[in-house]
Amino acid sequence: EVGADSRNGYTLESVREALVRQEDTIVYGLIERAKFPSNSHTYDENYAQIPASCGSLVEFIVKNTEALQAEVGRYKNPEENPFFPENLSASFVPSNPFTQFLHPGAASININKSIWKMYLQEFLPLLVTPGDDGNYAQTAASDLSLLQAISRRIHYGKFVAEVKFRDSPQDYEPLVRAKDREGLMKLLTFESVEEMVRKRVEKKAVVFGQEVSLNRDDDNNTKPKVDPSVASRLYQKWLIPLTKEVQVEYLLRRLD
Ligand SMILES: C=C(O[C@@H]1C=C(C(=O)O)C=C[C@H]1O)C(=O)O
Repeated sequence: EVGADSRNGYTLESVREALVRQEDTIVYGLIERAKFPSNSHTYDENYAQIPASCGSLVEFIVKNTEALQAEVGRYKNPEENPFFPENLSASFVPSNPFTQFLHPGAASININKSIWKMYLQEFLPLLVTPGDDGNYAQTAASDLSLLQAISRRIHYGKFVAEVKFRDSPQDYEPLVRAKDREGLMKLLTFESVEEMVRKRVEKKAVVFGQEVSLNRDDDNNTKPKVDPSVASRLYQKWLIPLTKEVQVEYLLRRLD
């Protein structure tokens, strides 16, 4: 697994490093989606006339890609959570023995339904410019990879919570037993880390989103490929709070 430390399994340091690396994937995903205009037909249930299916093009692409990837074992990895779990068949690939690091209660946490809604209804309008270039399949494909990256980041809270719990069970256990959500939220929050994350993501959007040219004078004069403030807003408003929400949900199940 990405966040696994070779000797000790996961550590707070290794899970934080994994989250930093996932920022790259997310920022590139933003750039790829922002390449296309809104292309609203992609999301319109009445536009796509898919045989034997009702739903939008993006739903069709995500459902079917997940079904295909499930067959080759994507969801054997506890870091991955499907958007349409109802829809999946078993993997026919021999499975890689992933270390059982999480408490079994982790499997019951999947907040992709709210991630889906947030992404389509609230976030996309901030990211893309209105318009239609007819590339609906490409648009849906870029939504799929960005959604998967966002979902992985948010559900990584399970791993963060487990390392935090193991590092100080004496602090977490009483709050878990008391089902004290607020207390847990306070204990697992590190404001300074969150601020660093937001600033770094903004900087990554600036750096990854600039035009690279061999003529030095041309650099930095072009429009960024993604608005850096949209990238940091995504983290501030949704990714960080939802990662923490997953951490609380996980901890509440930790002693079951
Ligand atoms: C992920 C962590 O837990 C919390 C959530 C953070 C995030 O989502 O980026 C950052 C700091 C913490 O408040 C962490 O401690 O690294």
